[in-house]
Amino acid sequence: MSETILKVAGVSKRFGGLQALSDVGIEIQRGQVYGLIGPNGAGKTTFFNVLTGLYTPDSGTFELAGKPYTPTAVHEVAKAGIARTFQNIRLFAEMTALENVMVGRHVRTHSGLIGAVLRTPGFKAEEKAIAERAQELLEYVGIGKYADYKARTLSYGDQRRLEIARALATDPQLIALDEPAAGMNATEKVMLRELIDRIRNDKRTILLIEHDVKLVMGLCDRMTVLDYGKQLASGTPSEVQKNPKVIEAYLGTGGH
Ligand SMILES: Nc1ncnc2c1ncn2[C@@H]1O[C@H](COP(=O)(O)OP(=O)(O)OP(=O)(O)O)[C@@H](O)[C@H]1O
Repeated sequence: MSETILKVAGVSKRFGGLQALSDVGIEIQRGQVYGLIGPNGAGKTTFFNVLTGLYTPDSGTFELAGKPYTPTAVHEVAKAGIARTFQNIRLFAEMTALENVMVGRHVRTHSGLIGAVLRTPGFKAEEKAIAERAQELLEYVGIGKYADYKARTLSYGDQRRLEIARALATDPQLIALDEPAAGMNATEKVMLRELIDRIRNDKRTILLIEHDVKLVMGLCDRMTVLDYGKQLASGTPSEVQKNPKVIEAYLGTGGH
């Protein structure tokens, strides 16, 4: 039986005279890979920013795993169960790969600041468990051998996978990936596809912004097409591909 993980309705966002999002709604079931596509400036990143508390929407309702949810501060969003990556990679460049993932995991820890300062036994045990889990996640995304490398020394594709490991470390209900294939070469894209498939097989749910139409069409269970902030179409990739409005506005013009 399907279970709705994310239900968003009526999201609008205006910047001055520009209507960046106009009454957008999506519904994502557990275990789906859901694509968000559209030409440059369509409102995809704005939607992600609203969903993850970076922008306050002018209107809209949100439910996460059946509970009403208000995207406020970014940290609260992570706690509620949404993790994301960014179009421009945002890692701690001078920290190791392992440390970057450990930072993500701290969203779910309990010892707090006092425990950290006093280095209580509880804190030390928790740190060890966090490091072990972080190493597992690095292995999971395929970069376990780089655990001790500084993030900035990793290849572009590996940095993107590290961002995904860090997002997974928060144990999210939903993981939102903003153009994960951007700048990747063909081999890296194949590995990314395998990784996204693996995440889906593990019953995680993914919302994906992607410009690589071939990748999106091959990977997504359902998708929404935005154009000038409006929702042109939603459905399976084959439904969307056949939609005349989509062909005219996006795919038919060669897309990206
Ligand atoms: N903080 C902001 N202030 C003003 N305008 C903004 C802001 N953020 C986005 N916009 C505008 O909103 C519109 C939608 O932008 P958005 O970045 O969401 O599009 P996108 O679909 O993600 O595009 P891209 O594919 O280029 O990333 C654009 O016209 C953009 O200039």
